[in-house]
Amino acid sequence: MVVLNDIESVTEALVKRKAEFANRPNLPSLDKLSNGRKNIVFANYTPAWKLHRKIAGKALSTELNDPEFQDFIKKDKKFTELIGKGFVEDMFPIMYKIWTTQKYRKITEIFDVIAERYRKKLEEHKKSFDRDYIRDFTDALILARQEAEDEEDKEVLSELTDLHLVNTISDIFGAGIDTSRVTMYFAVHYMAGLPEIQAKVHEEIDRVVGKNRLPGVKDRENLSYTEATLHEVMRLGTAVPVGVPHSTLCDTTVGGYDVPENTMVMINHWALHHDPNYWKDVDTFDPTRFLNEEGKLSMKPESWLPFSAGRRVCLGESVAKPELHLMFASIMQRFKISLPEGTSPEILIGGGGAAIQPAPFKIIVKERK
Ligand code: HEM
Repeated sequence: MVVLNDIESVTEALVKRKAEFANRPNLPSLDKLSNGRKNIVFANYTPAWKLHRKIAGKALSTELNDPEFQDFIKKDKKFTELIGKGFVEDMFPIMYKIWTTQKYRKITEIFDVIAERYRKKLEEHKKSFDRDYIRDFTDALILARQEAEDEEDKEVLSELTDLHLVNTISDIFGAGIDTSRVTMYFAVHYMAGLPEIQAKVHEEIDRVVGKNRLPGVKDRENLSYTEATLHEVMRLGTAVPVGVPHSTLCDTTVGGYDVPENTMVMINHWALHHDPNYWKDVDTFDPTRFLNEEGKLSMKPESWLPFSAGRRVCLGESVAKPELHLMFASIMQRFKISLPEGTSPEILIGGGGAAIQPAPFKIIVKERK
């Protein structure tokens, strides 16, 4: 296995040699939790994956308010927690054909229940589908696939089955939900321990948005300090510390080293965000790192890469950023958060899986008048 710990090697692999590092490793758990690589996150780098990603991206960009979907995604937070801690079965692939651990059985059980529920939902939706009335995320997915029929290679499209669409839901579960949730935990925890920074966020929101309406997506460009604070939360509290494993498609190189085909490659996002060569006073929480002299958001610092890069860059980046901003700005507009007296502001990591989260913490929440 190769672990890339600085932005030079990560850029070389993910940007310069993007296709060569775009595969996923051959692990039994990834096979099982994608019904044989028929999802986006664990699928190999193939034309079918590309099309699946395009269709899901289109469906994600449809504006929706789907309460059933929201209930659905709450069902089991355990899923991502279990997945992130890895499986013994992946170390000894032969073993899982004879005997599996309780943890592996638990996660595959959850996965099967989710997949079956969503398969039924997809069937129902196909029967009542009306392209002029898109009710929810499932309709948006069906529409995106129909639209692809006019534009895409028929042979590739025929590889994209209903099961692929069903697995899009596990992608959203696995990759999209917990990442945003834990980022908000970090944001709340940092604000509780940093009253001066919080006061600046409050001041900006009061000035730009006021108190008589909620912050909207359009306010984001004028809430530079608030956005920079969130960027700093995502730097120090890197929610996905080692990303999703990549694998090499062919013999290649990185940093002057030979890397054979089928080598597992991890991207250490945490190391990039804590690299003292790129970040002054690396452990200090300082949103101004992300601002220019006019106080506006400056170009993204090179070694800030929470959503990764290249062919496998996070599909949800453009959804997650405004969504996190709206949640954070809305909480800050209405509440002042602090720590109970005598509590240390230090943030300890207390579990999580593919996405890490702070250990349970107590805060005091006061409504702002
Ligand atoms: C704070 C929020 C989020 C963070 C920090 C985050 C981070 C990441 C990272 C590091 C990867 C791995 C990229 C790689 O393999 O190099 C990833 C992949 C992915 N993310 Fe996110 N993510 C977030 C939110 C979301 C959301 C909201 C969605 C969907 C609604 C989403 C969907 C995906 C998908 C589908 C992939 C797999 C892409 C592929 O393999 O082609 N993510 N994300």
